[in-house]
Amino acid sequence: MLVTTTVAFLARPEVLGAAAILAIAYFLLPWAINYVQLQRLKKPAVDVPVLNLKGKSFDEAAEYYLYHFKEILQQGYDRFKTVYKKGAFQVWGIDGYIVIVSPQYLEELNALGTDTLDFHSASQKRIIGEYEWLRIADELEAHTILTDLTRNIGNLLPNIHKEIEHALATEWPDCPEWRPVKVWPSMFRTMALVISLMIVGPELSRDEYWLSTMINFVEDVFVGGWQLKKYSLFMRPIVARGLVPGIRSVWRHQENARRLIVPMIERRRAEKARAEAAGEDYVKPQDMVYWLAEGAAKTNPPRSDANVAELCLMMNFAALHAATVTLTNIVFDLAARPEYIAPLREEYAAAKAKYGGGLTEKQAILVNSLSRLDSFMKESQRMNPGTLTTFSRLVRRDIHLSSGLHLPAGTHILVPAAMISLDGDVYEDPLQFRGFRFHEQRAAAEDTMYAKQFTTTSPQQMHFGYGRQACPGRFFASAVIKCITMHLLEEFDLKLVDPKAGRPQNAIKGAMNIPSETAEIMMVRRQ
Ligand code: HEM
Repeated sequence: MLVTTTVAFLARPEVLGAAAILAIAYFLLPWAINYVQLQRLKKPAVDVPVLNLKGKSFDEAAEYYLYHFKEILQQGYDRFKTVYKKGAFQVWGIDGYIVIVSPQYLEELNALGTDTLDFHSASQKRIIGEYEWLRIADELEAHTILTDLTRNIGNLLPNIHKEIEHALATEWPDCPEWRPVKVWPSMFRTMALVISLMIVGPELSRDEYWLSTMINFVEDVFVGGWQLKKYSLFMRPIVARGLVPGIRSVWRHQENARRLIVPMIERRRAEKARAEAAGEDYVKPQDMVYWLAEGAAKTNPPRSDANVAELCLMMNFAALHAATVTLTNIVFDLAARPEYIAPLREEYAAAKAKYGGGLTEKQAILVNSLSRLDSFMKESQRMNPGTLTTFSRLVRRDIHLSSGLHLPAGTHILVPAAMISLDGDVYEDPLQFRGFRFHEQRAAAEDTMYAKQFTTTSPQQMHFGYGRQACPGRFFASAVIKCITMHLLEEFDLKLVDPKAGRPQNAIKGAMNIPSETAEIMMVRRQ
């Protein structure tokens, strides 16, 4: 009886009609909304030439951007000096225009507040899509790196040296004879151990569960971002709520980090309270967990311990990949130019003799004195930066630049850092690798001492970004890369597998310029 009544009800023309309308709305509405959103995105908001759309569909242009961004950037950069009087051009990226601006604007742009030009929203949009499934950049994190970490580099170095020695013994193949060795995996593990030590300190740093959480988090943030961007604009806010596997993995890593780090913070807090009550000195831990927890207590409102644990993961996200890329490039360049190895060893030996060597508080001075190595690192980064563009910023409020260029709110801008580094007006013989060029410039003129360091940023040296959001971790990265490189050169001789084939080539995808993860060089342990 009930079945018959239901069937009769469903068969009524008005019910059938309503069902048809609902079905159409269900399938058609998302498509229509997505279509309208896409059409809006496809209309360029900035009046400067688009370099990758001529004769191509938007999908083809996105593909071209992914695999030919370097050529596009070079073409546009060359025209800054002649044709593009407004000092800007744009490309159609994965899902929107990106405006590439000339470095001539850097001072003007840097004077703007973060409410007008926003680094954090740009990172959020570029890496993970616009939706808040993860907070990708954070002021407390950047501030703690720039202040506490940078101030304490000298104190951390003795333990960092020990960690590198441990990594060299356990993560690097034993090669009593010359043999081919894959560089990336050993570099990655060595860097991961050192960064883990800096973040969580010795009590947790070698814990494999924590290490895999920390390492997989980095990978899964990118995976989550890519998976999300495969959905239509309409669906993204919905699936970003955990319907994408990569996003769920990221949340799982965060949960693991909270489980490991929150009890650590609570234990330390109890130990500190006990020591203070007993009138004893509390020995402050020297790691990010401690510094971040101290900083978090002072914010208004105070941040939770859970948030500190999440920031520890984010810190690793900013640090591990960029530092491993830079280090691997340096090792490839050393293998390709073994003539630099003896002068670098000589410099290290002299510095050790002068500053005492060993595990002393003079470690920071020793590391800072390695001017030849600093120069080699900077030259390696100049020729092969990890990203072709930096100064990624989202315009929050309309900007009118002095040249007349109008950047409306919503514009995503970048600066072509790699092209500046290959500009003959900026660098002499820009296509020549001259490992000691910056060392020679520093030696020749006192006033360029600090202007030519690996960590220096300026409109001519953009690989750590520029201005108020320039990389806060660059001083730490510089010290660690120097230590690892010197340990490596003390322990091994290096050369290319096939000198005729040259240095292993990097792979470029979009703005990323990444050294090969499988390339080998020849290595032998020194007697
Ligand atoms: C050689 C290795 C590294 C390179 C090439 C590098 C490069 C960069 C670049 C290009 C930026 C954007 C700056 C801008 O747009 O103005 C940046 C930001 C950042 N970097 Fe690095 N970085 C490196 C290592 C590190 C390390 C070791 C840490 C942590 C200890 C770190 C933490 C950060 C953070 C937190 C930000 C965001 C800054 C903010 O929120 O204001 N980086 N980095």
